[in-house]
Amino acid sequence: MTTLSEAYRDHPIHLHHIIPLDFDSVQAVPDSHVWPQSDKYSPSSGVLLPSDEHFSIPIIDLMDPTAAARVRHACETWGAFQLTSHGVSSCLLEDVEHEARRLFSLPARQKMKALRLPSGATGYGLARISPFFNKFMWHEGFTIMGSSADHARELWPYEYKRFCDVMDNYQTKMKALAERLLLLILESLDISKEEMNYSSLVHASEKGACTALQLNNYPSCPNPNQAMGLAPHTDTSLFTILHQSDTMGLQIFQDGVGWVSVCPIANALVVNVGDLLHILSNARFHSVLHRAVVNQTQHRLSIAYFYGLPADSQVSPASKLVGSGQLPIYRSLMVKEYIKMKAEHLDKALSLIRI
Ligand SMILES: C=C1C[C@]23C[C@H]1CC[C@H]2[C@@]12CCC[C@@](C)(C(=O)O1)[C@H]2[C@@H]3C(=O)O
Ligand SMILES: O=C(O)CCC(=O)C(=O)O
Ligand SMILES: [Fe+2]
Repeated sequence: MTTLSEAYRDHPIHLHHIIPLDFDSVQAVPDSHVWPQSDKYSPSSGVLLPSDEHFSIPIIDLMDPTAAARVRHACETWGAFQLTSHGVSSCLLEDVEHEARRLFSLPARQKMKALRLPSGATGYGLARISPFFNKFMWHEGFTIMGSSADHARELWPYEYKRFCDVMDNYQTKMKALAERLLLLILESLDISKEEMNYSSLVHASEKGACTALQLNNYPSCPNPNQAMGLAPHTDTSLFTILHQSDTMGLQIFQDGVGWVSVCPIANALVVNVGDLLHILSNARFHSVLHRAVVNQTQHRLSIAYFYGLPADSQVSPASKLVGSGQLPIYRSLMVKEYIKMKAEHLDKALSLIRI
């Protein structure tokens, strides 16, 4: 069985695209980190603050009996929503944020001990998408797949346990929430459990869903208009569950509207549709283009849980959604094949598998 780290290991990236800047030591944004101001992707272009509910992603209460219909509407129109009453305790959210903060506040030379290897998938470093952009991001990350013990030991040889326990507990709770959400999402697509010809999907996801946890840190920046926290991208997951600290920064792109900020709501989790769900839903749900911008005074943290399918499983538009006049718009492929296409072509990957 191919693990997620193996699937990523097959696509090495250069070391200079992994090593983050020592953000503590800079007074101004170096040229290597200054993003063009002119194009639509510039950090300051056309951002809408969600002062009006038409310009903010829906808030969905997981206990609401009409949650499935709300999920469908949110995923069709926005590709994202904020989830409340999700049952993950605020203590755990605080703990995971605290541990992430503790990690990123280590001195740069200490963090370098857990640097991701060029052919690796886990550990400290820049975002995987870095090689696709000619400027660097104002960001450092730490990727966990399964146990974080090996890297945590590199960072804290004598007291790595607290970090590992919190990360393990968080991943366990996220997995349970993701499994609930998956059923809700399938229900929202009118697919009953029995009807799933790809019941292999639920089966596979129960046995060996491919998941990853990404801690993101965006240090405060001397000139936030010039810098980019995390460049525009879609996630490769089925969906991603994101906990953001209380600082603004996440923005999602809405056609015809522009970049819309996702305001932090205490204890709510942001759920966004990833590419695999986009394929599975035959593009009824949209994997949402999103990015993170930075802040002059506060540094910002986020913790993303990617919930995907096993690398060796097959993904295709659900048969319930195709037929009767609806043609599949994507071909069927192995998840690891899609990961490879994403690693090589980034945002072009989806169009490459269109029928
Ligand atoms: C399981 C995943 C999902 C990854 C790759 C791998 C581990 C790290 C994830 C991220 C986290 C930061 C944004 C992103 C775009 C990136 O550069 O690395 C994500 C990517 C994806 O969604 O493709
Ligand atoms: O920091 C954020 O709000 C976004 C993080 C993100 O998009 C990711 O980790 O994939
Ligand atoms: Fe993302």
